[in-house]
Amino acid sequence: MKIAVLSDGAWGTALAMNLIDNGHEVVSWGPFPDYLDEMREKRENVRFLPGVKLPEALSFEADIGRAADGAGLLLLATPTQYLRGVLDKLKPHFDPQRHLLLDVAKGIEVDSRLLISEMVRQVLGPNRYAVLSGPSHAEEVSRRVPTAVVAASANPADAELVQQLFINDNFRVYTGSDVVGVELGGALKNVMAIAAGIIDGMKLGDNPKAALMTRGISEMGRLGELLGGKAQTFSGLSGIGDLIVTCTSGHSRNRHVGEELGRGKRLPEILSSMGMVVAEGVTTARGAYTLARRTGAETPIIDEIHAILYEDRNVPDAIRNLMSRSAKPE
Ligand SMILES: NC(=O)c1ccc[n+]([C@@H]2O[C@H](COP(=O)([O-])OP(=O)(O)OC[C@H]3O[C@@H](n4cnc5c(N)ncnc54)[C@H](O)[C@@H]3O)[C@@H](O)[C@H]2O)c1
Ligand SMILES: O=P(O)(O)OC[C@H](O)CO
Repeated sequence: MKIAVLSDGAWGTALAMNLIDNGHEVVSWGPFPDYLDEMREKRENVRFLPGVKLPEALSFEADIGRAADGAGLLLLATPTQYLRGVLDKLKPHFDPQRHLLLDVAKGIEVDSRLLISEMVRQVLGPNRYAVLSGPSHAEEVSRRVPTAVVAASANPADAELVQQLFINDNFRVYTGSDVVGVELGGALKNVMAIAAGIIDGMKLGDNPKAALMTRGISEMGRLGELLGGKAQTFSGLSGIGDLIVTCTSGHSRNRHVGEELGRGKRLPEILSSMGMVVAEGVTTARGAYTLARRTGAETPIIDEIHAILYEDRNVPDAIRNLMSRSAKPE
């Protein structure tokens, strides 16, 4: 099958490599034509996935219409806050019968507070849609490290199609139907990873990290259920699985942001040192905070991370707030 990867970031590139391993024809589109030329010449994604040799079979296309033409699958791998702009460009070329959309980004759109499936429906209208998510750092997938993820779609045949396109001995794909639960697991764990990074940056120890992850998944499930996800999904790869990897991995950009905050750096300084590399949890914290208020969900960790990022709350005060909440049953 021809597959168009709509992003030139780390994750789109790693998934493109996996699809090429499986014998598919893959074209990579990105928003900066000069950077596509650089990748074509160097056979390396120097800015987002350095040190990984790109397969000769991976082609690059600066025109989104030509990239989508003849493709059966459109991989949405653009960071959430830029995705609407990419969907607007795609719209004139989008064929709802022919194109299956596969979201692999993890976030909540800040301005609209929409999940990615909701944003896609708003821009492109009725469509075939699936989401692929789980504990999967691009640095490891591109090096063919054994990885397991879930592909969820409201249409079981589309979830199975995604499974068949991606699955191989290094990349195990389960199917599911809870699109909202899978999307929320991937988005909310990034906020928890910022909290985990803060604990690491402050060298607080192992107890608080375990407590954070355990109470974090409980909070994610509580909010997720109120937003229409299934509780069980949060015990799976896209929930607890992704929470574990993002809260513990040296590759995580979200955990890195937290670590720098825990060391006392300011958010603008941290983000500018990351260049164009995206930590979705920073913006998702805003979306999640509003959605929690709308649903009435109790989300103490999200609230404190939101306050640290956007209300100038200092970190020791945030920890004190969490530890001095009223006593309650687990
Ligand atoms: N990196 C991973 O290991 C990984 C794994 C799973 C999911 N994800 C998710 O995939 C999504 C993409 O992350 P990534 O790691 O590939 O990104 P990245 O940080 O590697 O790259 C940033 C991307 O943003 C794009 N960009 C910058 N400005 C833009 C603009 N104005 N318009 C459109 N695009 C613009 C860049 O071209 C680049 O593709 C995120 O939602 C992330 O959470 C990442
Ligand atoms: O590097 P992060 O923090 O964006 O996390 C990447 C993936 O979502 C891990 O599954």
